Amino acid sequence: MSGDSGNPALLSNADATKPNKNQPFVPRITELRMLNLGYIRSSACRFSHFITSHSSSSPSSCFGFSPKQTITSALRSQMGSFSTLSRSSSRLLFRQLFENESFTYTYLLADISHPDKPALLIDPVDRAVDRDLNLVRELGLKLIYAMNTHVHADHITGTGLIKRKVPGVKSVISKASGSKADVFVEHGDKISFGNLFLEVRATPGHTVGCVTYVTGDGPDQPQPRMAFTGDALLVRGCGRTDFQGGSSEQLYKSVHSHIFTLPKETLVYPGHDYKGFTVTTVGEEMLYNPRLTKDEVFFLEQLIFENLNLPYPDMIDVALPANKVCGLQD
Ligand SMILES: N[C@@H](CCC(=O)N[C@@H](CSS)C(=O)NCC(=O)O)C(=O)O
Repeated sequence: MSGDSGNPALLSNADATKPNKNQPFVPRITELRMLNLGYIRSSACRFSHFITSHSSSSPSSCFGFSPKQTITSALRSQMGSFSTLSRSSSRLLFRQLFENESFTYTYLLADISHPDKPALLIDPVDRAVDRDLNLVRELGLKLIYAMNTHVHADHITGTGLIKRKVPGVKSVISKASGSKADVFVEHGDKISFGNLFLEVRATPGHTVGCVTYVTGDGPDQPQPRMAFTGDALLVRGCGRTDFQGGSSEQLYKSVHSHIFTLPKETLVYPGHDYKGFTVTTVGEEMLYNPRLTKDEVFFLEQLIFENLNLPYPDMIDVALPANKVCGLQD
């Protein structure tokens, strides 16, 4: 990591602080998953093949559980190691936010057991910055990082606006992206917020500088791990590779070596979804991703984006130059 060697939040691993009894109530990831039951119900039905093949009970409905069981415990037992119902560190506050013009997900993470409640945003969108910052304010968080997984071609990043509106926030992007930011990260770096951290994994292919941010590996870190994959890996898809120095070969290799090597129960949070999905797991994508389950030769010969002639994103000519300078142009 370069560009911010003096910031104590980076690479720090201070002692854990005890949760404060006086803290305002904020739902933990487990509770958020339950609030998200609509998604779970519909995806459980959609992936009935997946559920039945991992179920030991005889299904009485598309869920296959007795009415006496709670939905949560039934889904947990049926989905086994690929469950998206997570136990999680009680210190993590997590929100998935959606921007509905570019179908972009922004993620808010904070360590709420730390006295400062340090927080970060991954892939904020300029149009939604006020919404995101209001939420940060309402929850009493201290935003320290505004991060990008890559240089976006379909929307303008919110990182520049956030820096203007909240002094002290540092923008983060990969060194390989060739963009402007306060902090440049590389494969293997760690970004700390309180006593939690994200690990940086290089996942180029959609763009040369794409990275995936993965929650830390350790006893005090959320379990299962969570991977914020940007456009490298989408739910049942992957980012296109036909511009911005993209490469199908690189994408295939980097997803296989730096995402599919994570534990199968790792939750995968994509940068976009165009079909209404919100989350998946490494195990699920290794089994069912129609692009990345094919062998490399097939992927390159049949599925290569260069042959698909997809229209370029509508905002590409505005977004690329703006995003090279953190979303702000003179
Ligand atoms: N129509 C949208 C752009 C849609 C698009 O190309 N999405 C990208 C990610 S944003 S650069 C992508 O990789 N999609 C994968 C796929 O399989 O379609 C617009 O005009 O903004």
